Amino acid sequence: MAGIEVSGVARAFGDVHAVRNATFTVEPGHVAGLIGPNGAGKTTLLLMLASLLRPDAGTIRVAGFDPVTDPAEVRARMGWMPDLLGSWASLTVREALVTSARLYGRSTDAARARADDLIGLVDLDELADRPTRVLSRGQKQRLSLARALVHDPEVLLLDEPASGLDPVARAGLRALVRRLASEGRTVLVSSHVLAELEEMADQAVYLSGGVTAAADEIERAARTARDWRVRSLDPERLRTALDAAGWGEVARIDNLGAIVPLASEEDAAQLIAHLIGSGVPISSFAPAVGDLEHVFLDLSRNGEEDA
Ligand SMILES: Nc1ncnc2c1ncn2[C@@H]1O[C@H](COP(=O)(O)OP(=O)(O)OP(=O)(O)O)[C@@H](O)[C@H]1O
Repeated sequence: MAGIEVSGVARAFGDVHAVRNATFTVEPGHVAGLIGPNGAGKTTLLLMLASLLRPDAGTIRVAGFDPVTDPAEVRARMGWMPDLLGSWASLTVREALVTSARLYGRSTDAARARADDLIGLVDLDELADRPTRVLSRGQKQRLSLARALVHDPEVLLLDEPASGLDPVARAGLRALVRRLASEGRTVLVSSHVLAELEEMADQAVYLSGGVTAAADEIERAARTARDWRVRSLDPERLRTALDAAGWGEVARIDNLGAIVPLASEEDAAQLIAHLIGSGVPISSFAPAVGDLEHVFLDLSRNGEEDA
């Protein structure tokens, strides 16, 4: 299998153990979200995958190659979008992309054609002939994504790609990432916006304190009680019905309605049936956080307790 394979990877900076034990795989055609609190080691891990930083221990394969012993093979097959674009400020958007394509060995004509395609793909047509220094943060992000795609890589590493993007550009990014995966590429994308990852990722890699969570930990976290938000046109009646059914003690009432921790979807189904049966006019009933956020919060809570 090509894709991404990481096993027992560690990297320290002096006495800071940024990544201590990372193990996961992402298969071709899949999008994996890389999730973790600030300082968890996400960027350090991505830099090692991108062959820009050497691991102290463990093994990495990107598109089947080892970034330590075969960095050129990895770079030929991997596109890297850093969290901040270091750009050639005086070049125009088009020149920056043509130069990148030339650096990957394309002829001048092929590089120009590729730059044109990418400018259209990331919607920078109107800015194509402006110097990159005038771009806004979100526009720079789009240029950075285009640059990561310049050599048509089979593995994409995206570090916070949505930061600075407006809602329309974010939707465009999600669609583009899904399309790239449907063409058989492997994508690893770090983000703090979990609702967004929810919509584009097939799997999640949780990193905390430099260690990836094991499958059984993730399963356990996914099964713990989660908060559901209940909204009603008649909050008073909602409160009375929750009390009557014995949920009053655990429910948290606020000005939007109530938040009730429920152990399973079955409990959720029972509660909504009860509320409607009691004549409460329910206007919305849904998990308060998405699946990824629920697991992330539970793992973080447990990590803190263990610490
Ligand atoms: N070059 C470096 N020298 C020393 N310490 C570093 C270096 N790079 C990262 N670190 C430390 O390693 C840890 C992990 O940093 P990293 O940037 O990988 O985290 P992150 O998960 O990407 O964080 P964030 O979500 O805030 O971007 C942090 O404690 C950071 O201070």
